[in-house]
Amino acid sequence: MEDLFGNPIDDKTSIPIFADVILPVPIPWMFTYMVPREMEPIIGIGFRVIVQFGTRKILTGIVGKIHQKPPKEYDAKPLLELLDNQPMVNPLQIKFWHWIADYYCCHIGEVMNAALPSGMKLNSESRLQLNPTFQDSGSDYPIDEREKIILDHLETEGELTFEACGKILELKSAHHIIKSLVAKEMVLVYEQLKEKFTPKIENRIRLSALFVSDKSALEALFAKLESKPKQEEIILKYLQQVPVYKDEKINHEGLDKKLLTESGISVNSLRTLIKNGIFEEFTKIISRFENLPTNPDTLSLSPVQEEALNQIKEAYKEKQTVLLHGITGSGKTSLYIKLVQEVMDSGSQVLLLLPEIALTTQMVNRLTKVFGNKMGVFHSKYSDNERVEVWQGVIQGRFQFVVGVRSAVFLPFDSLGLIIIDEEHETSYKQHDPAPRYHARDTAIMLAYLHQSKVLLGSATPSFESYYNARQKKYGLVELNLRYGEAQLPHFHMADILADKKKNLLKLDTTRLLREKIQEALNNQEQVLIFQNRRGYAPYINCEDCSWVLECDHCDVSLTYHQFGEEMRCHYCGFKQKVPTSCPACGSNNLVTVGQGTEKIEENLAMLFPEARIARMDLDTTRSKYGYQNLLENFSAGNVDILVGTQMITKGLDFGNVTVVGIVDADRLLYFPDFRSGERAFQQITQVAGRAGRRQKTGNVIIQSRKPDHPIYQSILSGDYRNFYLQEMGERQQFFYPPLVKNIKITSKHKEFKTAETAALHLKNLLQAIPVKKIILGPEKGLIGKIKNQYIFELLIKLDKNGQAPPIFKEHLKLVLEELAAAKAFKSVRFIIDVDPV
Ligand SMILES: Nc1ncnc2c1ncn2[C@@H]1O[C@H](COP(=O)(O)OP(=O)(O)OP(=O)(O)O)[C@@H](O)[C@H]1O
Ligand SMILES: [Zn+2]
Repeated sequence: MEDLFGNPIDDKTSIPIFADVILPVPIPWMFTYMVPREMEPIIGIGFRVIVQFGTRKILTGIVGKIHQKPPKEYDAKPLLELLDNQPMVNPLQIKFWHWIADYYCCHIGEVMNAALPSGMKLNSESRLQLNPTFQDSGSDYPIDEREKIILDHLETEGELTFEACGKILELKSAHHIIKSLVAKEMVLVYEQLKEKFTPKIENRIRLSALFVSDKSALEALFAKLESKPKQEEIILKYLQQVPVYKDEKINHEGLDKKLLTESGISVNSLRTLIKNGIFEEFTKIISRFENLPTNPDTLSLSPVQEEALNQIKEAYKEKQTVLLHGITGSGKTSLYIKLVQEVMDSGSQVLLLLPEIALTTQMVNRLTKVFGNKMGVFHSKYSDNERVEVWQGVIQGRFQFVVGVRSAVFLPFDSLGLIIIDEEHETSYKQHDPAPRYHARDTAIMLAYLHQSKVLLGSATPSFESYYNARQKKYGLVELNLRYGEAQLPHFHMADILADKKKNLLKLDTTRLLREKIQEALNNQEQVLIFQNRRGYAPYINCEDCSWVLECDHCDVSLTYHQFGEEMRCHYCGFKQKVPTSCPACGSNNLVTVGQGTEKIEENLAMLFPEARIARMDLDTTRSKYGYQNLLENFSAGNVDILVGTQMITKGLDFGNVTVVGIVDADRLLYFPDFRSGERAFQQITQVAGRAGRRQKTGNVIIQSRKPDHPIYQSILSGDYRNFYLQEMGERQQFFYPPLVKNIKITSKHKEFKTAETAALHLKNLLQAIPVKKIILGPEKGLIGKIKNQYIFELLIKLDKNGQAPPIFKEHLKLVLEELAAAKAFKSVRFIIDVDPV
């Protein structure tokens, strides 16, 4: 080891360096390791390292801090290996992780787990395989002794775990050898549980070098092939696509073999050409993301949109965050596009968050047309490989703009200029399980603060949290109250279910008004959306004689009847069983289905409108990777007249031909026992209604209800969000609900009813002693008292959101939980902390 001037350093006198490493273990702190001398010049925050944890475990972690303080309680072990030549995570991200762990009361290792795509969290269970291209065509790189041993083993065994590699070579960790093999493109690494890495491979062909460098050779070839017109044709086709006589270099890339075989040439002749060495075949790994040309946008804003855009920019002079409250169909996306373009032109990065389901098709297509391959897409239905590719694309600067779901907040941005959160009211932005139980909107605002960047929240029905902040002048507020172009907001109609029933006008649970409007649309070749927030056929089956209801064996809920597959299913734990033919309680055969899910509605509509083409969109019909996309494309192409669906059909869809929206059972949305049920009902009904009449023709929305006079319907019909907000806030003020207070929910779970309850009670007592002003409600049995055989009790803590109460409370909460974890009686109880539950 030498110093800057080439003088030898005396190892004994120089000060050792330590690294605090974030590890994927449920322990709330980082672990200190000694940095070996040879790593000192390279290592820094955000590097991935391999360490020994305990006596046997080898883990991958991320360096969170570098310092010179040796740990007091233990001797620091040395880091085993450094995995990368550059940091995978930047210091801002580490800060961000710490903030999330503190705010949401979880461990930093849990945040890391959520943040990193699993392909980056190598562990001793990670595996490697031979790279197919290496297997085919070898490599020019030299191979050393130990690498050869691993390659030989892979040849015979197909795959090896990292641990096995270490054993074969008699090393504690073989990561550096694996790393070298990966760099030489000889092996591929993947996670055991995930799919094997299957690079997208294209078979290509090119002319043998001889015919490219020597024109006379090509001429001679044509002469020779005169009697073989099919082979001649293939060469001509090739030259048409790859004119090598103009530029020799292009031959190297060759041509996708598929393009030739699909153009009707003789496959046999091609095979002969390859066999005779005239063409050569080779493979190429191609990116999973298509290379789309950037189409410089010609989008021009309407005068009102232009005005709103200016107001947003004006507000940014003072505020970090602006709420764009723009009605459905007002063209919020157009504003986003303009802003994204401006920020990208200034050289900064942009993140656009979308709720899970809205991401797949329409929005991405629209944005792709504008931003082409500068835009990365980060989706949870993507494979891990694709996610790693986006991660690296952000580090390398390939993606300056990313559109993604919740977890995209964890991407390695280093200079964000703007974060847009579309449909910011969506509850799917909140992660429920596992920890960190974070809200993507709120964490994104923190992330923006760390980058000193701007935030735009967009919604037609803002969350009360955001609207409150806007009214408090914490955020800027910009309104867009006109639909784009000639489009008008739809007409609303209440359809009284009970009145129709009395007059015998109700057919298959469908009111006369809804039937008439659907028929009208069908006659005009227009499309219809029917909304019911319940999948399956019927929520439960019931014995008419003794009123027995079939419940889940493991949860406190009734089993839903699914006609498809003829089974009863639990929507909480996935439990399934056959449909009983008689009542197990009284033996009667009078079993009936009660209520209606999307399956049944689809069936009813098929009977009412036999000529219509009907499709259904819910969790059951969209499980595959492209299920949702395919359904929407079908609908968009006009192959479906009526689309029945759950809240999936409400999110941001923009179909010009939809003129009728029906809400089958609106009351269901109102009577959910939660203080937010009013807010949610307003949001859901307004959103789904907003899918109607988005072009020239004005749409109709039919709301079926047993209580059409309920005041909330009046608010929705009038479209007066502000007035509705003020009314509801009156109640929230009176009963101390968010956004006026901060909520923390703590759940205790245990397989014994009594233990779960006692643990919650005990916890409550300990929490009462925390010296901040608070209200603690409960313990109360969960809304569903048992899930997956675990009994559930809940405590709700309300804190003054201003001032120091929340951080002090959380600080004490940590200690209290540590104390409880040590108590024998509650050892096996799980406590789940949910900050800002939604
Ligand atoms: N400036 C514009 N030029 C051309 N078309 C526009 C423009 N603004 C909006 N549109 C069109 O108007 C329709 C509605 O716009 P958009 O989908 O962005 O509305 P939105 O505000 O996101 O509505 P929602 O909240 O219902 O999702 C789209 O078809 C869009 O292409
Ligand atoms: Zn269950």
